[in-house]
Amino acid sequence: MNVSRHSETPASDPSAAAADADETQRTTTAQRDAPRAIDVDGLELTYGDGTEAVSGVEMSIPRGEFFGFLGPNGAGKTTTIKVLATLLSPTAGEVRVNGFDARTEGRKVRSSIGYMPQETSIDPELTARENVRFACEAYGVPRGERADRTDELLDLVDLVDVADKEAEEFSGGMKKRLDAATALVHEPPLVFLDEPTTGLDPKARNRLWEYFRRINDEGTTIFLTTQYLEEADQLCDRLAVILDGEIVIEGTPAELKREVGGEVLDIDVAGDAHAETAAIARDFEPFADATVETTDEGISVTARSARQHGTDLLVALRDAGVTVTGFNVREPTLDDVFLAITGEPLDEETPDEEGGS
Ligand SMILES: Nc1ncnc2c1ncn2[C@@H]1O[C@H](COP(=O)(O)OP(=O)(O)OP(=O)(O)O)[C@@H](O)[C@H]1O
Repeated sequence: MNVSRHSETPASDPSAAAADADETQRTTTAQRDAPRAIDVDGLELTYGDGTEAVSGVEMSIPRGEFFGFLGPNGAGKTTTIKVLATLLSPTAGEVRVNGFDARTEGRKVRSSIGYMPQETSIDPELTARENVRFACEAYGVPRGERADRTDELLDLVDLVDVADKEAEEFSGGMKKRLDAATALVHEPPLVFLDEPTTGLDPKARNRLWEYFRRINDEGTTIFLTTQYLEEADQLCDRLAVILDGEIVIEGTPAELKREVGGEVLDIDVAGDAHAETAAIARDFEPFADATVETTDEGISVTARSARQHGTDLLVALRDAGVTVTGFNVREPTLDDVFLAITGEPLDEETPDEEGGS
């Protein structure tokens, strides 16, 4: 999230305008001189067994941004996060986090970040309150501030009512919220969230979204990995997609969708005519530049002229004896972007937990 100042100075007041220009100049200089939240140059990480998990990642993330890091399983997301959080040492490359060198200033990096790992790090035998208190101690929150900070965080993640229950009784959603609270006890300016909502039901996911949005609005930089493209679309200012250890595309969600080129025509067909329908669409002259995929319901055609020639294709399908049960022309989603880049949809796990408290 980049905050820009908007002047309301009337154009007829030259001294105020000059002062404002000065102010703008100062802001720009300050922004330029302030270290970025994350600066990565040529990052490589090869594991001991020879697996090249990350090979040549470049990244520059300004303070206050809500950044999404996407990619299929095994692409290198967690490895990259672990390097940024100084849990792994890079094989090659420069990594600066909040202005500190991840190789030589690991302690400073760690005290300036929060890290919510994929697997829960809470102690199930402790209560929610004890878990947060323990995190306060671990992160060096001054003793006199711990009680207030714990109450504030439990309130923020909506666990006040169960604060004195042992965490092992919690649902998946409650555990994730407790994890989020423990990662934030020291009010870090930068937070890494590694698939924070995987397996949660939509209600629990929404609660965490609200929370992440709130801390981002208050200035916290967020580095998020997620399997849920809708989540990335809803929350992130900018996204990067990593594939086989390399970033293949980055931009705002809108920029990535524009990269797909055109609109998407979804056609639902009766019976098992999916492959036949796809073949007809591929041979359909106006869609010579189109991408045609089969879907659970029928086919999906991405083309610049999807809207203009969609009905002509429906006529051609009817003439070929295909029964069309539904159709829709829409803007591309991030799922379409993913499909276009990787050739396959991003696997999403089905939510399997009741997450509410
Ligand atoms: N400790 C390890 N030793 C050897 N190889 C590893 C290790 N951890 C991960 N890898 C491998 O490194 C590659 C990148 O893994 P990583 O966990 O970073 O991917 P990811 O994008 O986070 O995937 P996921 O979404 O499944 O967590 C994969 O091929 C993985 O099998």
